[in-house]
Amino acid sequence: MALNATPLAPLARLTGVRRRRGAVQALDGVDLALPAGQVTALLGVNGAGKTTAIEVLLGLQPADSGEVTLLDRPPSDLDARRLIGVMLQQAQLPERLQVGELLALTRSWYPQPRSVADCVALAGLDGLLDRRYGRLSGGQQRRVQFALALCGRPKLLFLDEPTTGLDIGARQQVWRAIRSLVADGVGILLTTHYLEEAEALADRVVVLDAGRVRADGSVGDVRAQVAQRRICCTSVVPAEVVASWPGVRTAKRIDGQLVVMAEHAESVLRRLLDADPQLGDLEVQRAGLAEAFVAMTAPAEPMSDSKQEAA
Ligand SMILES: Nc1ncnc2c1ncn2[C@@H]1O[C@H](COP(=O)(O)OP(=O)(O)OP(=O)(O)O)[C@@H](O)[C@H]1O
Repeated sequence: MALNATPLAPLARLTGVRRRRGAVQALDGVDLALPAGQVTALLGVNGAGKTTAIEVLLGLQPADSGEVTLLDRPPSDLDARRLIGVMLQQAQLPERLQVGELLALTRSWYPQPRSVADCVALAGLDGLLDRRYGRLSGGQQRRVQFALALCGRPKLLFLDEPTTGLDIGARQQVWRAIRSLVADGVGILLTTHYLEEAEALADRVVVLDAGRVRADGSVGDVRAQVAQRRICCTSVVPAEVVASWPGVRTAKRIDGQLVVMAEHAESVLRRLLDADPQLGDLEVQRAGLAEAFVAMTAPAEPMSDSKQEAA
């Protein structure tokens, strides 16, 4: 069968995958499908299992149980590997080679590589081709690694924290490149600790927590799973008082404003208005992806005495 013969079939898939690392169940029955033409953001706190999931998909470590397919093949299959691009968190590249030499070498492994000019434009490598890799800054090295990941014209691209350490301009360059690759039908698995990056780029968000999938859906779906609202206002009511009210997750004073994260915005608002008729500059917003993520992955807090009394 031709590789990835069915256009709608996922490019890669984990089904019920379990993987133990030492004493830790790093993946505990994970299902994950990566479609073409979409960015799937894999999110999770440190140690949640993201890198393990990527390494199992890439055949760099085996699954203890469950099924793994990469372009309809086992991940060790060479033909499948030629159709993917990978940018891991750590890359060991020969420091003495010039960027142009590294690019030429990597392009030579692929049957239909992207042109050098396209790689330079997509990864923002202008003026770097003659420089030795080992003499580049960390951010410049990261951009070279990005160029190497996409130079083989991959159908599926694995980007493990690609923008960590990049300045704002370089990060926006990578975002533009990701959008253009996806518009051409490339499937991308992205891990990031920048939630605004997932919010800006991801068609789908998968939240891993202690080796299990905690949420899987669009950014909107994931935000909606957490019924939190963000209330901002100017008020004389002390933040510590509001923090003890039922339904309130956090209350802080930020730049003179009272900022409250609450599950029952209406009751908290009523109480706020009763306590402070002069309250002003009121804004109520749905929680962002960052707040939803924190709510999903934070360890359960013991209830404070004031909350126990109020409950
Ligand atoms: N070689 C190893 N030996 C023992 N435990 C390991 C090993 N590699 C990973 N682990 C454990 O497996 C779990 C998942 O690790 P993993 O690197 O997949 O997390 P992650 O979500 O990628 O984290 P980060 O955001 O820090 O990169 C962690 O608890 C980690 O300590």
